[in-house]
Amino acid sequence: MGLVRLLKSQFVLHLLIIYVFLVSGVIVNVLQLCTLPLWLVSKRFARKVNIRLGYCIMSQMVALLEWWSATECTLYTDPESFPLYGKENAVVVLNHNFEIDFLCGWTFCERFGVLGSSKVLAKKELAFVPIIGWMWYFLEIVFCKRKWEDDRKTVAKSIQNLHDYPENFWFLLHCEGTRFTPKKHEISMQVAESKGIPKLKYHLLPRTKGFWLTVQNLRGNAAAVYDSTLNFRNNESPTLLGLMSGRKYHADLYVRRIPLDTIPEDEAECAAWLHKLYQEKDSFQEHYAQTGRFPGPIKSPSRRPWSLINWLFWSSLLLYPLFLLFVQLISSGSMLTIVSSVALCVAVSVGSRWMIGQTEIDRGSSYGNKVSVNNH
Ligand SMILES: CC/C=C\C/C=C\C/C=C\C/C=C\C/C=C\C/C=C\CCC(=O)SCCNC(=O)CCNC(=O)[C@H](O)C(C)(C)COP(=O)(O)OP(=O)(O)OC[C@H]1O[C@@H](n2cnc3c(N)ncnc32)[C@H](O)[C@@H]1OP(=O)(O)O
Ligand SMILES: CCCCCCCCCCCCCCCC(=O)OC[C@@H](O)COP(=O)(O)O
Repeated sequence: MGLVRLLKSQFVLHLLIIYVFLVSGVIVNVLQLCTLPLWLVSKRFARKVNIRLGYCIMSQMVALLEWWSATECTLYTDPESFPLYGKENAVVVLNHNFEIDFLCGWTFCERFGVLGSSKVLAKKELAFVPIIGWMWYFLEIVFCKRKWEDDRKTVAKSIQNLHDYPENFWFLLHCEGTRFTPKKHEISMQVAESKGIPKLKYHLLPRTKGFWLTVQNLRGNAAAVYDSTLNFRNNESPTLLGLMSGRKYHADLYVRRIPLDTIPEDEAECAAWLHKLYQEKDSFQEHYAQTGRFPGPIKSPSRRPWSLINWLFWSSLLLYPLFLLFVQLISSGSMLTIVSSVALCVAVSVGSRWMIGQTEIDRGSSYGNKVSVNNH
């Protein structure tokens, strides 16, 4: 193991990374709170400010992937579509197999300049994750309960609100609704069989209602659907803790641009269209398993320095006072102060471990573990 690799694996460094993330995150959340009166004066300006504040948080995690772990992200796409990425609103349909797929998504957002304005249809539980969830509230992220009876109105309304959004955004949809596990796969293939839909090998059966609702409500606002299929080389199973330890992964993303107005408006036809899309995605994954690459040419955007600059800025701002505090603590010699500081560190470690746990598939929800039925 090289010296740099050894350094990156040190727990104390991970604690420092988490400290910078948490403290800067709370500062940004407070600043976001301060923008509340601004929304009454100029919604457009308030949104633009929040896009930049959100960037300060999200890009730290992107920097962890791009600069700390030096993970490589390769984009397979056609050169005609490439110039449009980042220059239009789009719905992104992405498979949901990996613990850091959200972070790879953010990385591509960063490279195409839409990180601060990126959107997602996220499960409600994520709204309560400190810093990220609170930040999302101000970024108008769309949350769902994964209960169609409740979601059909609230989701449609939240998406409609994006019609006058002042910057280009990508709206991410994990149509599978939950992360892939062998058990969830087995159940969803039973559903596929009962509906006479061809079985999928690498994906769960997509939930079609959220996709239909999103496309219908973004007509005239978003120009295209970016069908995106993600995989990692050498059967890697990347994790956030792995990234923090400086482990380098190799992500491959295959993106096809599909004009949104070619997608059927009728709900049943739209559902059939999505099922067909997932069968195609499955064939791309099969191609990847066989050949180690996706079809089509590579046109990768390179990483930009901004996420690193932002990270260095917050680190230099927050690590110096921590150092002073540490020196003061030691020189005070007070046992009570030292013990309470250690207790605070332990509490923060446990709290941040819980946050990281939100990304872990083993700690995932039971959604999709049984067949759900809608009463409609
Ligand atoms: C150039 C570069 C391009 C791209 C770069 C890539 C990405 C960058 C883009 C943006 C990045 C932005 C942000 C990223 C940051 C963070 C994101 C992190 C995570 C958040 C993700 C999540 O939280 S995923 C979970 C929430 N989201 C969803 O669930 C969306 C999908 N779900 C739906 O659409 C649902 O329909 C619903 C939620 C709207 C409603 O849920 P409900 O459960 O009520 O579902 P359904 O009505 O769909 O269910 C009933 C139907 O399903 C059938 N059924 C029943 N059981 C099962 C089963 N086990 N499996 C499959 N299907 C089942 C049932 O028969 C019903 O069928 P119908 O025919 O009646 O529909
Ligand atoms: C600089 C880095 C410091 C890192 C500190 C820790 C930050 C933790 C951030 C938590 C972000 C949470 C995003 C998780 C996205 C996700 O993948 O959610 C899962 C859902 O889709 C589906 O859930 P499920 O049904 O359980 O599979």
